[in-house]
Amino acid sequence: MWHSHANTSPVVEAWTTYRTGHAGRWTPEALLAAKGRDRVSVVIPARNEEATIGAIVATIRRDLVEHVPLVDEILVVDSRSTDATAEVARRAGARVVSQDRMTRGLPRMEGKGDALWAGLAATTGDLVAFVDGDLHEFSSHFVTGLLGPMLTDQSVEFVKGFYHRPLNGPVSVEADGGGRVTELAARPLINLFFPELAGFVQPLAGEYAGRRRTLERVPFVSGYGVEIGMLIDLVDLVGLDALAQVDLGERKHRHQSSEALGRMAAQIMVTAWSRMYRRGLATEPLPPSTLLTQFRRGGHDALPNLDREIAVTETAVTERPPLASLRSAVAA
Ligand SMILES: O=c1ccn([C@@H]2O[C@H](COP(=O)(O)OP(=O)(O)O)[C@@H](O)[C@H]2O)c(=O)[nH]1
Ligand SMILES: O=C(O)[C@@H](COP(=O)(O)O)O[C@H]1O[C@H](CO)[C@@H](O)[C@H](O)[C@H]1O
Repeated sequence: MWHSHANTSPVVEAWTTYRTGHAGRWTPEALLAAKGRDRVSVVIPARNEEATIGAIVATIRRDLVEHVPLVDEILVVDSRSTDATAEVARRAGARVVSQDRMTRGLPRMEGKGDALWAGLAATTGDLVAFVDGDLHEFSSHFVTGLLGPMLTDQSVEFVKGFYHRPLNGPVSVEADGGGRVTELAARPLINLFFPELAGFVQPLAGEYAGRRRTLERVPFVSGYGVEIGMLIDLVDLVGLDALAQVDLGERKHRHQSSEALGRMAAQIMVTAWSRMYRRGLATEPLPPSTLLTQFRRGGHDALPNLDREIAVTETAVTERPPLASLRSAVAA
């Protein structure tokens, strides 16, 4: 049953109409003309992505460095990979830095958010596009679509991609089954507690781009809290009208298990809680617990009455401070 549009906030409806574009609207040549003196960096966080990272880097290099020099640097952040990710990425033409080398001397942090922060620190582009490294059938319109709104409209500070997300099961593909954490956790959380962001079709999408001057003014939440944390921090910093989204068509990527997505959802909820505290909607900075207990069928440590193994995970998140604050501290 479709609910009437009446229950969509007029602000969100206007924003969704006015600040939503389509990747096909901008050709690499048109963006090169619009680019002027701006430099463009692409950052790809990659943990054990040897199977997909090469094609993604090669496609960006072929279309957007060699054919049309729109992208000035392609950086892959090796996020503690134990496979040949770094070598495959280098061979495909990317610069590769290790997350841990970029953050040496700082407290150790975990996960994707830390890798992205390291990538921002290791690049110099005025515009920075982030693309996940586990994408299948990657096309360079993912990058031109993210850059289009900012290269043609100075009032846009940040662009989030959205797409249809098929879920590739073992025997069949569910056309819109992907984005499970988005549909079951992030979207309800956003609509109930951060409703001004309800117009984002894919709030957790790993493909997004921003102006460095803005990206360096927000913290990067560690782990999988980085995307929801960034959206909330950006709307507070620059306002909804400076944010945009762009239709990238369809996205296929490697799917994690439900158990792994449960841990991801918990990190997203802890991040949302911390932003609710900052907005005065929660009385404590941390929820009552940040431990997640999950039950795993069988296992060598199965408990007698449960016939299941108990897996307990710490889902608290930390965050890297805005890069600009570190720079000013170092400069002082
Ligand atoms: O500690 C981490 C976890 C993930 N990733 C990368 O972040 C992207 C998205 O992560 P993942 O695929 O695990 O999330 P999903 O797409 O399944 O939600 C991928 O390129 C991962 O290699 C990373 O660099 N470091
Ligand atoms: O959207 C989601 O539900 C999750 C899982 O996607 P799938 O159910 O495996 O398609 O993936 C997103 O969340 C991650 C955490 O924020 C991001 O890093 C991923 O890029 C994004 O795809």
